[in-house]
Amino acid sequence: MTQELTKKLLQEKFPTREAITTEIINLQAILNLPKSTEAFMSDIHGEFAAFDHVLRNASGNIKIKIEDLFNGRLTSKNQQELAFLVYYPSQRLKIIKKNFAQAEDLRQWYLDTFAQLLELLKYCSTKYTRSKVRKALAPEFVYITEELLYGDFASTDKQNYYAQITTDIINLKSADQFIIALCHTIQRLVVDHLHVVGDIYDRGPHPDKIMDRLMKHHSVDLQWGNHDILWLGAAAGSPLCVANLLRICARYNNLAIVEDAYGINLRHLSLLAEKYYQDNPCFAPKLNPQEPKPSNAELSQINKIHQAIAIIQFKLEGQAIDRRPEFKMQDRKMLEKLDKHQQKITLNGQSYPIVHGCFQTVDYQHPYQLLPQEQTVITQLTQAFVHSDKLRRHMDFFMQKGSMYLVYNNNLLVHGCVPVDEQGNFEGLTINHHLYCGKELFDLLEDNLRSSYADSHQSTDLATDLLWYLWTGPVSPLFGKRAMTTFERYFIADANTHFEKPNSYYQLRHQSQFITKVLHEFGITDKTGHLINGHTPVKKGHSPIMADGKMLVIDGGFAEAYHQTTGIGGYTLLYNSYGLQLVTHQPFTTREQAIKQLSDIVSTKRVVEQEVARKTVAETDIGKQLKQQIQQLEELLATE
Ligand SMILES: O=P(O)(O)OC[C@H]1O[C@](O)(COP(=O)(O)O)[C@@H](O)[C@@H]1O
Ligand SMILES: [Mn+2]
Repeated sequence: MTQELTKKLLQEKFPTREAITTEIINLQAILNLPKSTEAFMSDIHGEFAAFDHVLRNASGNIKIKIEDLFNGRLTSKNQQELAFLVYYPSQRLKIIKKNFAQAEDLRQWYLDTFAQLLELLKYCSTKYTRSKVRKALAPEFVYITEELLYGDFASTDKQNYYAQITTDIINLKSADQFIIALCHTIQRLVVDHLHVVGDIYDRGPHPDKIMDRLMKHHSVDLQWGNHDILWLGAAAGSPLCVANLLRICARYNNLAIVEDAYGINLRHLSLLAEKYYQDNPCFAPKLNPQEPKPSNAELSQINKIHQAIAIIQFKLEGQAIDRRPEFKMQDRKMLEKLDKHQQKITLNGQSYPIVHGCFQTVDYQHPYQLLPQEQTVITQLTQAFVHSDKLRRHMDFFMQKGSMYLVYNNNLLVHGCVPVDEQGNFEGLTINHHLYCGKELFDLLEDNLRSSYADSHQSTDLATDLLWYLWTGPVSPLFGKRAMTTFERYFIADANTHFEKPNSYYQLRHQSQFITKVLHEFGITDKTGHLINGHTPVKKGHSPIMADGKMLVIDGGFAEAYHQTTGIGGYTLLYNSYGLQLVTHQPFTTREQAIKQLSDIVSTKRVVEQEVARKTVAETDIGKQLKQQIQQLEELLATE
């Protein structure tokens, strides 16, 4: 916007000296408020209930606020009761109300609870302007809540007035509604902004519900994870992404997401699978012990679909690698390494027996050629993904709020890694004779992703192929490993062939000098900067804090299948005016159990960094914008 235009708009908005001065005073006041709380999560992997729980308990922050406020006044059991009322107000109200035989006792409980919730709300809103708090209140209770929140209870007249308001709320049968509204406001104010550092999709059953919930969130940004790319790629018309995501859905017994949530018909794939495949133990789906077990017929159908789509994937991969020599993935053309009888495979000069092969549609002479039926099925499926309205809505949101990386309040957020060689030099991808590495690599990949998404008719152009590269390419910042050994994991028993060599980044990220270099590359020169990654579950006995606290790994550990490796649920991060805090979560069981037994999954909280002085809004990115606005207003005042 030109300076002239900005000035004109400001003049229209603030037509008098008084209006300008008032606005300057307002903005200055905001700059001095404490920095609001950011929360970071990652690797949610379709686990809606656990994710929803962490949102409701604000990464454990609500419990801490209750402790701060009520220690010495409420027992820890009563604090826990109050916390769960705030997390799950409607459900907890149903349970609590059953405890009261006498109407009078329930009335007393309402009065006590109003007082506790209002006190808590007041405590949680001290960081915000009144106008911001107002926006977070339920419209039907704004007036009443403000009266009760900012009222002066000292004088008797006033006390009577407030008593009348609370009595009316109960008598008019609005008490439950009022409590629910207060609880939602508290949930909302405790975390001001949420970052999701990738991998919302795959493995767990309800990524669509997570997206719906995020779309209603008051303030969120997303960094794309490698699994999310498969779904973005599917909506962008990439058959390779479609094949990969369907394979993973079959592997985790999650095809319902595709059929029921996104309305994509799998009948033709199923017919193809029935025609060519038999049950194969290598393709039995991983079952979630908490979900009902599918029937044998269903298991057999999923098993065959799993094989059919895996073979389509391996064929399409061979074609893409031939089409894109610049991806340098020739060694991942697997089907041509099979012997004539498809019983053995030669990798790096060594021969391995094939176990449970299912290559009946693979022609030894032309291994990457799809059968006409396979071609029809994958083309139709890709069209179905492109045309799914619900998927488009979710992916539009992903495009709007998402990015390959984000620089926010001096922190760099990236799902996987910044690819480097062993010496720590940025590694890259050469496209049209230009080597893209470091930040330039991220920008190249994001530009291509956006153009591919905007044109879903193309299925084999460079931009669409780069989407698949992001999933599995040797220098993909979202994947971070040399190769994805999916083929070996299905068909070769020798576990040595399953190893996926991580990028040197994962060694080097323990060194603070290296992290400083990476942060510089992305324009963060302030010493207080951090790099925040998701993607790699933190194994038992390993620390998520590296490089003198500059590097933090916050794999949320939501994925059920990974609990064995981590021993805990995972980590989330909070960044408030006092500094950064890492929150450890225990594995979540079920929503019902949490609500009934008041079982919270937050266990400990480790202070990563403590600010010497409390951080104010002035020191944040928003603060920078506000200072700019103040300067413009001051200039306007000078010309008045
Ligand atoms: O646990 P699964 O389903 O076998 O998946 C293993 C595959 O997932 C990956 O780890 C990628 O997924 P993540 O982003 O969750 O790590 C691949 O590197 C690996 O081949
Ligand atoms: Mn990942």
